[in-house]
Amino acid sequence: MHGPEGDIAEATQPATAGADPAASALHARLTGLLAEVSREALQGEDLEAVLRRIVECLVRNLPVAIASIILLDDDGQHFVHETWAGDLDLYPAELANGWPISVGAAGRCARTGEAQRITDVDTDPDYVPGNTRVRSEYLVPIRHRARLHGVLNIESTRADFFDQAACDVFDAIADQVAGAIHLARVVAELETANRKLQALSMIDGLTGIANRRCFDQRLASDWEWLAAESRELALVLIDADAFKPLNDAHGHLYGDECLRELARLCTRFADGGNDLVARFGGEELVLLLPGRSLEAAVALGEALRRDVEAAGMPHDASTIASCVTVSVGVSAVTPSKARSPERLLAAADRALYAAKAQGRNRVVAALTGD
Ligand SMILES: Nc1nc2c(ncn2[C@@H]2O[C@H](COP(=O)(O)OP(=O)(O)OP(=O)(O)O)[C@@H](O)[C@H]2O)c(=O)[nH]1
Repeated sequence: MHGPEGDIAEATQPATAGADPAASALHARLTGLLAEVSREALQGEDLEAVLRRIVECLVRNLPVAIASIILLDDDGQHFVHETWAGDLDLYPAELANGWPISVGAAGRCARTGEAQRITDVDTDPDYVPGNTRVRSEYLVPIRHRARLHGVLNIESTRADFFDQAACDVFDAIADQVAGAIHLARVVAELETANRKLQALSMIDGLTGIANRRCFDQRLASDWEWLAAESRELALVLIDADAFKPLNDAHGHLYGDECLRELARLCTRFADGGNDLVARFGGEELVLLLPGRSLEAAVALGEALRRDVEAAGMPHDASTIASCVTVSVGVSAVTPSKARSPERLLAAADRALYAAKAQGRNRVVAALTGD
């Protein structure tokens, strides 16, 4: 069944007079194995793949019928994951979905936090058979600092396999596995934190919509995408009217509240996964509308302008209306690699300037060819 059991004597040459050659060969093999496991543990790649290679390595190189690494949940009360190699011909069904540490010799190892050397599995009250030929078992806690990650389980067909030297090596292997698990968890936590930071770095703190950095990135990527497909990209620039007088008359906090409401109203016009609403800066918001024509974007801008007026946010200091209003500049272009997206922005900005100049609370489209 396990080649190495037969190989050991064969691979052995009497190294030193008086030494047991089989034992020397086995210990040399254990030392080599530890080096191999250490290398694996430092890979820092996919944890499951690393654990699998470690247990396979144990079964391949030693008189071991079953080797497994059993991981605990965060509370340390249930085994929730097992990576194993070898001949498991009596796989107990109830172990398939995890089991509590009150069960089995592995559970005893986790409960006590102590290594368990079982020299005769037939007499151990907690042993759960996985292979009828197994005679002895060694279980080691996998611990990194104070945290118990799980148990390293090794089952041998030889009753005398787990001598002190072998156990010392398995203890060291469990330490390596603990390091590998810790490394993988730190990497996973860092990746999650990075993803969160990345998402946060794209959001405007006041309004909760995308910020300017996010808008700039999307404008560049949408530009490339639509240039390749020869489709239009429209941009709607929205600027609150008389916002300085609003702040002066009602206070900055009220101004903030109005900006949040404006952002919420704009968000209702962003359709599907491709449109983007962003805070362009100060009291200016922007809608980026891939695939939309100038006419469609102007209609959207007009509907938005009306909605802002209908929201009736009081503005006592406005000369335009008794409520908050917006001026809107709209542009659209079919991107090309030869042109820069700045052109689209500049056109919308000029249109917005015209809307302000014409009396505010209105939508102006950029001139064709602008
Ligand atoms: N409350 C608040 N005000 C802001 C924020 N960002 C920019 N502002 C204010 O928005 C005002 C913009 O003023 P201006 O650029 O003079 O424009 P305006 O008064 O809106 O006049 P027009 O745009 O010409 O109609 C400034 O007073 C800024 O302080 C913000 O996050 N919160």
